[in-house]
Amino acid sequence: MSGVDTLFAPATAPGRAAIAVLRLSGPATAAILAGLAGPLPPPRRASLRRLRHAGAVLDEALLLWFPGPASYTGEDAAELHLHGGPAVLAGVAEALVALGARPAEPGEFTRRAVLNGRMDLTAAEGVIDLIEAETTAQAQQALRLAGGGLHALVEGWSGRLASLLARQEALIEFEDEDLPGALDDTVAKALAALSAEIAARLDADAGAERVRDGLDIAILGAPNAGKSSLLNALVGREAAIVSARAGTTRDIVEARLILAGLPATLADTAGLREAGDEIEAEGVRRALHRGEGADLLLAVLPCDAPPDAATLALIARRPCLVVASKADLGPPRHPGALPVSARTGQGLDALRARLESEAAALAPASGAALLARPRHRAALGDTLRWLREAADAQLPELRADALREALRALGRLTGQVGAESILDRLFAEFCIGK
Ligand SMILES: Nc1nc2c(c(=O)[nH]1)N(C=O)[C@@H](CNc1ccc(C(=O)N[C@@H](CCC(=O)O)C(=O)O)cc1)CN2
Ligand SMILES: Nc1nc2c(ncn2[C@@H]2O[C@H](COP(=O)(O)OP(=O)(O)OP(=O)(O)O)[C@@H](O)[C@H]2O)c(=O)[nH]1
Ligand SMILES: [Mg+2]
Repeated sequence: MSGVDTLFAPATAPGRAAIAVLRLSGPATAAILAGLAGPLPPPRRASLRRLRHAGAVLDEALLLWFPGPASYTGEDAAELHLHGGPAVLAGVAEALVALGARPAEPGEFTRRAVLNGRMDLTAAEGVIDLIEAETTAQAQQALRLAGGGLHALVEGWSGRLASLLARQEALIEFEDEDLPGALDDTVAKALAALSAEIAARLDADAGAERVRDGLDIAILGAPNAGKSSLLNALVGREAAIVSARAGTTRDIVEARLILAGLPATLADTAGLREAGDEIEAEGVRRALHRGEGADLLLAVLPCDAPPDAATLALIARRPCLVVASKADLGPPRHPGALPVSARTGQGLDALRARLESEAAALAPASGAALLARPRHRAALGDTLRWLREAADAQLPELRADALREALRALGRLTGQVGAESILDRLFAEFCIGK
């Protein structure tokens, strides 16, 4: 026995479906397949087999056999393409347990792929992002990660850093007696070039986290300004309650929409004013807090009333897209405000177009962005700090130490350093069967 379990899990979503795919991976895969379906089919070819266990026929299914290491996990693996009924799946699962396999934990197939060197940590992150992707822009970015784009980039930097370190170590051996500790010219130039490249990448990929997480847009303004009506008009359904009474909305009401290929959450909030009661005061507090964290603010000033102090203060404090609501009742009362009427639909298309262009500006579709997670940016930030430390170091030994730390920071990014704890956190996000 190798001590490694053989795992199985459905790879398709539960429920009624034409087929259900069940995946198996681990050292006992071949023996289990033989027990269930007879002699192994040729590798990576779909073969129709009758699956039997304990004298019963479980299903007539397509079988795929992926001998390791040329499989997704790097281990012997297989897929059973079953008829998609829960009873069929349950029967086969029971047989697999009897034959020595166990159900997989969420993400466990991909974890094995990482541990077997089939993909690095950033590619595994790409796989989960791909499963979660709701828009094309998200899927494209995830696919770049899953395909090893970030891994390749970081490997390139690590290679250059490793040869710099080797040179620095050689310099320590053959130190110039007259210039002890002086920064070697070649090392200095290479350090500067590497730092500049990493910094430029951080800059270029500034929108990548927004692509992954989506945009947060908050609608703020006085009570009765028409905020909830605006939300409903933008998403095309009655997501929030609208009434002529000021102070209708208290809790935050969220609705989703897609802007320039990015998923966005639009948050309708309580009207800003000196609240009449405790509940409304909490609503106003939540509104302001949501506004603080938002990527984009829609400040609503109605055309049938003078601009209120709270909304004007907000506009003065940070950039807002100012909407002149209820434009059917008169001209805008604030310079530059976009006239919109939720009642007649006037200005809605213009507002949507503005939202699209703001979204595109917040998360530029570079077509090459890779730094999709805070973890990625943090590791590169650490790398840059150690590179600066290396450039500033007065002693050659300290310079070599700083270069080693920079290498470790890059290693953390791809999972070569400290992968286990990051894997635990990452795979907690996975669904079963991935
Ligand atoms: N049916 C099915 N569809 C699927 C997957 C799967 O596991 N099963 N995938 C799972 O995520 C994705 C495809 N990813 C995969 C990546 C590598 C290998 C694999 O077996 N690679 C071997 C052999 C390649 C070959 O056939 O030439 C290798 O790279 O050595 C399979 C799927 C999406 N579609
Ligand atoms: N004429 C006109 N009335 C509007 C328009 N939009 C909203 N209203 C009316 O204005 C009133 C307030 O609308 P809401 O959307 O509930 O306003 P709100 O800003 O969400 O108000 P609170 O939740 O109380 O902060 C309702 O009676 C709406 O019918 C508009 O474009 N034109
Ligand atoms: Mg409201």
